Amino acid sequence: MLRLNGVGRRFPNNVIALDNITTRIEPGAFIALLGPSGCGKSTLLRILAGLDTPDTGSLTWDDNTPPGPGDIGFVFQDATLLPWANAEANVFLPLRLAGKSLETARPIVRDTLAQLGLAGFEHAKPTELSGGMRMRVSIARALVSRPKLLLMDEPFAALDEFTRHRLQDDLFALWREARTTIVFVTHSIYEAAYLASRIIVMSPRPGRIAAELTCTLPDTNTRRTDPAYAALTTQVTETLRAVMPA
Ligand SMILES: Nc1ncnc2c1ncn2[C@@H]1O[C@H](COP(=O)(O)OP(=O)(O)OP(=O)(O)O)[C@@H](O)[C@H]1O
Repeated sequence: MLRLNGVGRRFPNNVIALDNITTRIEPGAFIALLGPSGCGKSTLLRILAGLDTPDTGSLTWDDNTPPGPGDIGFVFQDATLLPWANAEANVFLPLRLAGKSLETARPIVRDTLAQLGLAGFEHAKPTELSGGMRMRVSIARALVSRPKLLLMDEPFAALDEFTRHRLQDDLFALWREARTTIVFVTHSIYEAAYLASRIIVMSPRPGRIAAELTCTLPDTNTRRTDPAYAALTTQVTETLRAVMPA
């Protein structure tokens, strides 16, 4: 889908957030970006989204076709829903901005809400939903335009452990079904190991790629209990320990 060729980003205050990032994002991959606070994960995500531009290096999209409107979905740690609008209206928003009427879009909006386990909650306002459900609405809003690339910036970090596991399971099931390409920023070794087909481990600032680990766990939601999962989390922990300053 995309190649990053020596991407670097230095902010006007001379902070070098990213240095010489070279990697690829293959279609259908689930890539976890893992690294310590401040290593440039969010900056990299913003560059992928076209919200920021590199100072050095470049991005090369397949067929030299950069993504158009609706080709990229973005989910933040905060669900960022419109507080006055119900779940259906929140999920409809990207299609409304693309000029669609609710009548035309309602089937896909409802279908996407149902995919996220929210059938029956179409008319609920954000204040009537739990944190996990608000995040489900946020993911539905990102997926409603059927993006080619889904960017997720620590989406589950603020959720309790039980809700987080449920959302990880459901996101993993969705990805296995649709194979939407996902780049997922996380601080959690366990989350990265459970979800990703490849983990990019970043070093502390200036953010560089310290290691890339390809995951070969079974393609089922029972992978948390697989011995290979335990081995992978150990490998990732050791890789992170090696790049962290003493
Ligand atoms: N607009 C900006 N201007 C100046 N410095 C910035 C700007 N945005 C980010 N930075 C700095 O760049 C570095 C990388 O920030 P970034 O948010 O990408 O890191 P991160 O790995 O996502 O961090 P965290 O895990 O804490 O969210 C940090 O030191 C941050 O303070």
